[in-house]
Amino acid sequence: MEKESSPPCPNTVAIRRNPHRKARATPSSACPQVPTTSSSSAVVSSFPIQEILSMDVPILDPKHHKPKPFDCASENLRVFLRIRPLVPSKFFGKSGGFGEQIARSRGKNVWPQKPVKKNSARESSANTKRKTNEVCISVNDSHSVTLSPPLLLQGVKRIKSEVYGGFSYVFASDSSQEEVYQKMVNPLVEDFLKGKSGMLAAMGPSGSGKTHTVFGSPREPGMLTLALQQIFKSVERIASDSLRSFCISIFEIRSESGKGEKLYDLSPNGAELIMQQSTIKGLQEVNVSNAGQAESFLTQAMLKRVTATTNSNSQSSRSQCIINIRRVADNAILDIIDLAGAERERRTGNQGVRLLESNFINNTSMVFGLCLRSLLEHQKNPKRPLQKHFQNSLLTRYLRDYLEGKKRMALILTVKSGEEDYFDTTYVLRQASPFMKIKFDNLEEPCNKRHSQSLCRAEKPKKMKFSGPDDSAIEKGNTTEDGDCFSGQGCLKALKSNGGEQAQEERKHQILQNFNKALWNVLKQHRDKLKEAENEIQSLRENLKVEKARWRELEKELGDFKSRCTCSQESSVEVTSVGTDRNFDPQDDLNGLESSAVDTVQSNMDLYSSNFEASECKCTSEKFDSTPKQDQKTNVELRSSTVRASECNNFSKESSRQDQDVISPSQEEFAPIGHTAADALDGEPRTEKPEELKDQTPRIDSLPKPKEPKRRLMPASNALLNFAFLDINDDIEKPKGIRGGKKVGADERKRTPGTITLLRLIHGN
Ligand SMILES: Nc1ncnc2c1ncn2[C@@H]1O[C@H](COP(=O)(O)OP(=O)(O)OP(=O)(O)O)[C@@H](O)[C@H]1O
Repeated sequence: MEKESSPPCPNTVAIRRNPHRKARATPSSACPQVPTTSSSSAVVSSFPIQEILSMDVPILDPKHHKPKPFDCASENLRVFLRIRPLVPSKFFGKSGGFGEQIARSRGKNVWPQKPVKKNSARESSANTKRKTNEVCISVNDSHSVTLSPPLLLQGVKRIKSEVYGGFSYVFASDSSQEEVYQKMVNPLVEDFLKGKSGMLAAMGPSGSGKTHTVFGSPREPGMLTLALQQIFKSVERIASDSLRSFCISIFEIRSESGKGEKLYDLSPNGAELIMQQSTIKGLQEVNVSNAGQAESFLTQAMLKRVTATTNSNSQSSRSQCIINIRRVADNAILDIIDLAGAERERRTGNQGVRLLESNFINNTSMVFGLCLRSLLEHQKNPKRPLQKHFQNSLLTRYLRDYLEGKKRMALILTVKSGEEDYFDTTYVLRQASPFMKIKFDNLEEPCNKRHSQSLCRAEKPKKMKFSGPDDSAIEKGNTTEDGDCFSGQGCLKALKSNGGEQAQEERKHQILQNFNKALWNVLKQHRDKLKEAENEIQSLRENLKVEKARWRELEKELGDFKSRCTCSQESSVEVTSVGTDRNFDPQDDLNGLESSAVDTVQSNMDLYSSNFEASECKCTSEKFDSTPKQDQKTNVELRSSTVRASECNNFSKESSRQDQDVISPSQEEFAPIGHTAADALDGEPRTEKPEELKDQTPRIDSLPKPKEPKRRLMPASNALLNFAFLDINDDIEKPKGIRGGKKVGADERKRTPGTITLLRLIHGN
């Protein structure tokens, strides 16, 4: 039986003490999970505000709400890894050695057609510092590598080997440029020729082979050369001139002496550029119609690029270099970027200006990484806003569309394999390997020929980067060779209309998002108010309970009070409780305290007549031990206190005043009413008063004399609380206003001729 009832156990249980952030369940944006309560489903609970507020609001994405124009699947960011060959020191300095061949064949600042002399001495000395030929990275398969720390670190710091996988492809140190091109750049170029924009960025530590990969050498042409060759080869057979027409531009972002970033056009006549938002102003494009023209232009441009010698690289790039190839017909763009390599100060030994450059380079790399990380986190959890890190550097501002996942890009990580490069390599792999989970939605762009006429649409923002937000601002002078770049007037018109639609869509999307946010905030505010109100209700309920308990106590006390207070035949003292008469309910009091206060005052004041027959008035010896002060709600009505008039002759005005003070409801301490009244009549305390009462009863002569009795119209609440218990009526002296229209019975008038009222006592006249 037990086996049947127990839940099935999984074979293995993985327990993570500190679950990784990734381990958190991704909130479902489709349908929020409302906890099901099977047992309590019959009970109708209160409005489920908590559940509603804990729901995930799906962020409206216009892409998902408008009909998909193209049947495009989103693709992941492709991250490639290339390992630079470990050049043994013995080859350096030797004629014909491999390292020397590379050094001689490639000049950093020069397009491969014009190699420059290498500072082989420096390179040689730098590389001869290598003590071992051990490598820190080994290729497991075409998608993963193992990074092993140097033996020294393994022993001392107990650092273990790590496996990094998931790369689109891993290029081993012996891989050729052609191989890299075919696997990595060829798909991008093919897409570009179909009208899709794309970007390839090379990133990695200084000296790891980024520039070599992008620009290559005459013997080993890089990705850019190979791409241009493929592009022009593929359009050779196309008859249309516009389809064979491409524009190229090249610029760099650098920081001179660490004084902020600057943009420079590297084209022969280029100058400093300005960036407004994500748009570069004044960049010159060169219209090229064959690969030769393009290479010639780029060779000249590379001569202008800034390089310097560092410990890591004899010809280290000190700037971010961006090459932009644009197809005139459809405005598709292919960006190829050679980033400056991240540098560790200890490794490069940079000082002064070089160090400031290092800071700029590292900062740009960091911002670039932050943008991609933010994009990744945003894609994982759409509730997280996409941080605007791109604003922090010119490079990322320019690449905004890519870094926000709107256009596809590929990354090639270049690493060095020497054991002394372990930390640099680890840093790059740790930083960049998560980026391969980034997705790009290609919905902005056409995916097949059927929609090739709409190619311009996605390129509007990119085009603006060169020519400003307004198409009318396109300067023909920006095209150096001829005006063919912008000869497609129909294309421009299409751009305008399509761009307008896109802008409208984006605006709608923004409005909806803002509306969602506002609605959400309002709901939250309501929830808070609801909570406050609930708390208030709770406290009121508690108060009510307390009041009820108190009321019962007081009722009980009143009962005691009644039972102990008796009068002789002549003097009858009726003690009633107003609360008892009207069946006092604290709940009612809470509800209608104000209105009942007025009624009570009136009724009490109507009963405020007392007839004293002094001769026959005899108070019992029972003491009044109740403390009126304790009960502000107990209104004691002395309906008829008859005192014989003959025995009241000596009742002077003065004593009345004193008595008023004694029995005044405003007094803090109250003497027993009947007792005090009798004392007042006699002028001194009665002998039959019990002993214990003597101490408690305030003596008239000991009380402070009132300076001048004041007539005050007391607030209704005070009257309710304080006067009500003195319900001794006086037909003669009762003020009209206080009587409130309540008639005193004729028989009562008869029984109380010539009475002295307590009202007179109280008011002193
Ligand atoms: N795959 C490779 N095969 C042969 N030589 C290479 C390879 N990668 C790089 N090198 C050589 O290594 C040296 C440094 O390469 P490169 O200048 O491309 O590094 P980098 O990453 O651009 O450095 P920096 O960021 O400092 O500019 C160069 O002499 C280059 O020829």
